[in-house]
Amino acid sequence: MKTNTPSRVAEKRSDSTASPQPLVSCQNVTRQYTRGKKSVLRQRKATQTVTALDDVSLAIDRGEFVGIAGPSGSGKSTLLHLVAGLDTPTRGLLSIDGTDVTTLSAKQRTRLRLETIGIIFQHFYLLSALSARANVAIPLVERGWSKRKRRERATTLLTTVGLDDRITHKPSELSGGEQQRVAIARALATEPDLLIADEPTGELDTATGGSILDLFEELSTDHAVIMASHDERALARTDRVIRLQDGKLIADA
Ligand SMILES: Nc1ncnc2c1ncn2[C@@H]1O[C@H](COP(=O)(O)OP(=O)(O)OP(=O)(O)O)[C@@H](O)[C@H]1O
Repeated sequence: MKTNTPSRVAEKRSDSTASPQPLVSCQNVTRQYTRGKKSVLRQRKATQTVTALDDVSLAIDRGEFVGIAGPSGSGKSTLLHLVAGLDTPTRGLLSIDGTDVTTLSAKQRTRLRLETIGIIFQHFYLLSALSARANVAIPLVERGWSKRKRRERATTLLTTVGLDDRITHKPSELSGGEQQRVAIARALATEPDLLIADEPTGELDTATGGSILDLFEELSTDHAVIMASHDERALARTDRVIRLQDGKLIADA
């Protein structure tokens, strides 16, 4: 288990680019979903409200590696979607990098994501027809980078994640751990401050998952890394674990 004394976290925080406000701030955030259900008896639509997140407050700084834990249905993915700017709260305040996300249009949130956030999904979502390098370069197309610059940056990132000898391989020619590394390199392409990972080691064997966690630990020196996981061994590698139950934050330590 990684021993993260408060001083280690403080040391990491002071190493990173100091910011007057936390990178992510949730204040009394609630997210409710409304499900429609046709009532046969009343011949009209009944609705059911699910409170997926209930009055959650937290702050995350650059230089932190934060775990999100909780049983299935406790609200982990809902929280990740909110801090990724993919969704907005029903109530409460949510700011990312000092920007109040609740006031942004969908287009403005997309821009914020492109500039600030890298997302790593459990199932990688790599394009099978493209090489590792071309997959990593995709976010840079949106940025309008030239092909030559995109290739250079993608090559550098693949080298950073230890895949310099797999640059022209297609996803089908890579192991699960290597594909996850390509997904991480792609998430880093736009130099985001915040990396968000949903069950990143769920499908990997212990050794490969461990090397992905090593990489996250290294990246958390100058990024904030938020990782949802069911795996207590993976959570033990983080600086702090936020635990959810029935949408409520029950521990943050
Ligand atoms: N789009 C949606 N519409 C309606 N209800 C939803 C929606 N998304 C999530 N929920 C509900 O909100 C609650 C929290 O779901 P969430 O996916 O955030 O949990 P989770 O902790 O990520 O679960 P898991 O570990 O199984 O992925 C659940 O009761 C779920 O059924």
